[in-house]
Amino acid sequence: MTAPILLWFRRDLRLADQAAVVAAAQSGAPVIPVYVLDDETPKHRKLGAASRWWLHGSLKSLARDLEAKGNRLILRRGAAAEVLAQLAQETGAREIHGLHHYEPWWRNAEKAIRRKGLDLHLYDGNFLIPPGTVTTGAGTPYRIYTPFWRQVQMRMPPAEPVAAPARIPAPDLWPASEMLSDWDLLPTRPDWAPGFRAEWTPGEGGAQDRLDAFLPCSSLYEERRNLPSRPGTSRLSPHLAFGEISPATLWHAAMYQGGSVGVFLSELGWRDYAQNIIAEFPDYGAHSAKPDFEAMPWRDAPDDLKAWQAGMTGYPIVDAGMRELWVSGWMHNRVRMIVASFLIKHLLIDWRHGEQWFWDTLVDADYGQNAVNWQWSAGSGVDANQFTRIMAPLTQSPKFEAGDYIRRWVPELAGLDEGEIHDPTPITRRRCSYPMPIVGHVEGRERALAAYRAIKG
Ligand SMILES: Cc1cc2nc3c(=O)[nH]c(=O)nc-3n(C[C@H](O)[C@H](O)[C@H](O)COP(=O)(O)OP(=O)(O)OC[C@H]3O[C@@H](n4cnc5c(N)ncnc54)[C@H](O)[C@@H]3O)c2cc1C
Repeated sequence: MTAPILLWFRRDLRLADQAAVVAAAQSGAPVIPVYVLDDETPKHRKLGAASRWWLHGSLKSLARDLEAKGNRLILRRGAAAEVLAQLAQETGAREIHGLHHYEPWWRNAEKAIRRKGLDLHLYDGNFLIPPGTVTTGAGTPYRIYTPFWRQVQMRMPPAEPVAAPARIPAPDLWPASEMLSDWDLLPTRPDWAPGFRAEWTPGEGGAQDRLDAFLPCSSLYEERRNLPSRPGTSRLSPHLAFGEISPATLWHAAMYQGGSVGVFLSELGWRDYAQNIIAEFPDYGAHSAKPDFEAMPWRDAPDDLKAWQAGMTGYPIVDAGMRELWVSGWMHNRVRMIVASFLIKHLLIDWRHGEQWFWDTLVDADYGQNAVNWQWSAGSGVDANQFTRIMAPLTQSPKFEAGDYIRRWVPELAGLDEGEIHDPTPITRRRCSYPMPIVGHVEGRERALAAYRAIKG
């Protein structure tokens, strides 16, 4: 009897253009697909609450799709290396197939699996190009996005996406599986997810629908992507974060659609860039890359942090973004940049507090993208961005036509006209029960610049 193969799913929850699925299906051996809910190996980086909500839907969808291929999904909990070794022993499997992932805890898990004598086969496909492939003339990884992207483009297009196999051979005997409903991934008391359900359909089918809806408008992307009041971006980020669609699929679909899709593709490039950074600096989510920043006199200001988290800072654009995040698990990119700058600079609160809040509340929370963008916002990263670049929320808000966005997410201000919506008068604030700014723009800016001067000596 041929020994079965374990097909290990992580954040690559799809059957199409998934090289490990293809390799396992073509091997001629029976395939046992498995997802391990591993809250041990990542330590304090276990999935946040919003990601857990997403994972539930994504696993349900994957299990359905596998059944349609004559197979099923086995669910287990525990440290991935232990669980997979145990499963291999139960089933007689010696090989494990999966996709490459670059978060430091997954690399540790992979080492531990190999140490147990299991034959782990890893394939590319969750990124346009495997991290570490393009390097500077000196052979070191790129730290600046623009030259990185120039080099990546020279190696594009990625290979054509491969369709899901028609059938995935199943074993005669199945190992036991846990029940998804026993994992308590969905919130119950209270159920804070109605806004999530209204906005998202996790799973490979949901990803394809989202792509189909975006493609006809993709040529407007460049013009609209910075306007939070307009539907201008793809909203594919959680699907990409959970690997429900491959970046190569997006690349080819956008190119086939035609029009000016270059800026959209370059945003996908930022995703690859972030993976390159965490592959080189595994601690990027925990430590500022510029060592000076470890001496930054961050404020310990729990009330200000709470006001920021709750969308009660008195800056309508900041509050709209933070409430959009809380209700829907997502926030527009331009607004992410504004709220991050506000936390770090106007409130002088350590960027790691913001990074952790996003980790818990974003449905697209991704270690690399989150850490790289927070360090970019702080000016503490390996890239060229500077701390002294301080975004003025009251200027950004009208500049990017955020009026309707604020009306939607800060309903107490919904009746205000363009003249007031971005910065209501004290009388209007009182009338609308909307708070006064927790810090003045000039005061916050000056305090931030003084702190920066202090670490620069
Ligand atoms: C402080 C901060 C934290 C962030 N944290 C995350 C995170 O945890 N997970 C995450 O997926 N994105 C993160 N981003 C990047 C970006 O905001 C989101 O990827 C984007 O808003 C997703 O919306 P979209 O799918 O409509 O993007 P589109 O504009 O349609 O772009 C297509 C895809 O490109 C990628 N992309 C776009 N912008 C960026 C970027 N700046 N950096 C890296 N990849 C990008 C995403 O995968 C996105 O889905 C963060 C940005 C900031 C400023």
